[in-house]
Parts: sequence; structure tokens; C-alpha cells
Amino acid sequence: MEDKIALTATGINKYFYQPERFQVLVDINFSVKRGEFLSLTGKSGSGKSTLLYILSTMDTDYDGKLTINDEVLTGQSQNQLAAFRNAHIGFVFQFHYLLPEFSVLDNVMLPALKLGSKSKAEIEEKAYQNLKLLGLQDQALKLSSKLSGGQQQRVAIARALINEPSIIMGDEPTGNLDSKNTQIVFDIFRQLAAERGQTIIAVTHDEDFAKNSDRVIELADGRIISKN
Ligand SMILES: Nc1ncnc2c1ncn2[C@@H]1O[C@H](COP(=O)(O)OP(=O)(O)OP(=O)(O)O)[C@@H](O)[C@H]1O
Repeated sequence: MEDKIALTATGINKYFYQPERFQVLVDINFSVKRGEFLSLTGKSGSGKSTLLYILSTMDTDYDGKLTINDEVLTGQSQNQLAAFRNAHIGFVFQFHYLLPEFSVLDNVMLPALKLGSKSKAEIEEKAYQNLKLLGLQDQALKLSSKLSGGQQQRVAIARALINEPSIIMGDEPTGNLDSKNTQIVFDIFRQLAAERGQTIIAVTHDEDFAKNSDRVIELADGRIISKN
């Protein structure tokens, strides 16, 4: 069966103009297959986060073309992009950004309540399924601030999965975790890619994490220097 393409970046160039004109990304071209687990690596300042924010449609100030799931995102309005992100992309950041005064369950449900396409009961059911997948079903009713750092990062993953995104993007998703929790998060990503065909794109400084993913794209000075 022919592999389906999840995302294609074509001829992406990006400049910053402060404090002076500086090209941060230079002619970036690559595709990611559905169900592929891709790591984006490179030294600090090589442009990884800048690229991820373009791939996630949050940054629209670039030259080139971005296509996700056969839809050309470049040129769409901010409202269209926000709706697209909500439906298709799940984000995991280095810092989890959970709402500390809300329960774990409420944190996980929130992006689906915002989307508004399912009933509250359906969303709650899905949130419990996700928490179970992440080994957190017993923590659902606790305040998120009462959990350990590793648990909170897993809650953030459960939240990122609530709208069943076809792509999960992480900016240093294990950057704040010890090796045990890093392994747990890695294994979850691996499972989501293999069993559910979800595509993973993770910026990481962790060499083992990158090496064990399906493919590594390495940046240096805003250019792709390897994509194997
Ligand atoms: N808003 C901005 N204005 C000007 N320059 C910026 C801006 N954001 C990032 N840069 C510069 O662009 C370059 C790439 O930054 P970016 O954060 O993408 O790198 P990175 O590879 O993700 O680094 P790190 O691993 O440290 O997070 C750096 O030189 C950075 O200083």
C-alpha cells in the first residue's frame, strides 16, 4: 500500500527583521508520512522551534507552502487556521500549561468543549479513555497542580489527544522530564504512531529520543543538513 503523506513543507524561508534582517529558515523541503514518528533536532538557535511553529500553522509569516492532510494551509485566514488546528493538530509543550485550579479531567476535556462538536458525556468518556491510556485514570478528579511533573506532562498529552488529532506536535515535550518519564512519553508517542496512525513531530535535544524515533531531520543555521 502506498504511504500517505501527512504534511509537506515546500520551499519554506523565513526572516526576522529585529534587531536586523536575518534569515532563520532557508529553503526547507520535506514530507512526513502518516503514522511516522519524526524528531527535529539541531543545536540551540538552529531554527527548530521557528520551523515547528510554522508547521503547526501558528506562525503564518513565512515564504513557501505548507500542506497538511492534502489541505494547503498557506494563505488561509487566522480563523480558518484556528479551526484547522483544533480539529487536526495536538500540541505538547515543554511546560504543560495545565490550569492548576481545574481537575485533571477538566483540563483534558477543555479543548473538546471549545470545539463544541460532541456532547459533554461523549467528551468525558473520551477524556477517561485518554487518561487510561496514559495510566492516569485514578488521578482524574484531582487538581492538576497536585500531580508530579511527569504526571502533569502525561495529562498534557491526554489533553492534546482529546480531539483525535491526526498530527501531534511537541516542542521539547520531554525537555523538563527525568529519564523514566521521558521513556514513558516516548513509548506513548511510539504507540500512537504505530497503533493509531497518528503522526508525531517532536523537537528534541535528547539524542536517544531522536535516535529511537522513525526519522530525524537535523537543522543547522536554518537549513536541513540531514533527513534520514
Ligand atoms: N521573534 C524573534 N525575533 C528575532 N529573532 C528570533 C526570534 N525568535 C527566534 N529568533 C532567533 O532565531 C534563531 C532560531 O531560533 P529558534 O528558537 O527557532 O531555535 P531553536 O533551534 O528552536 O533553539 P533552542 O533549541 O534553543 O530552542 C535564533 O538565533 C533566535 O535567536
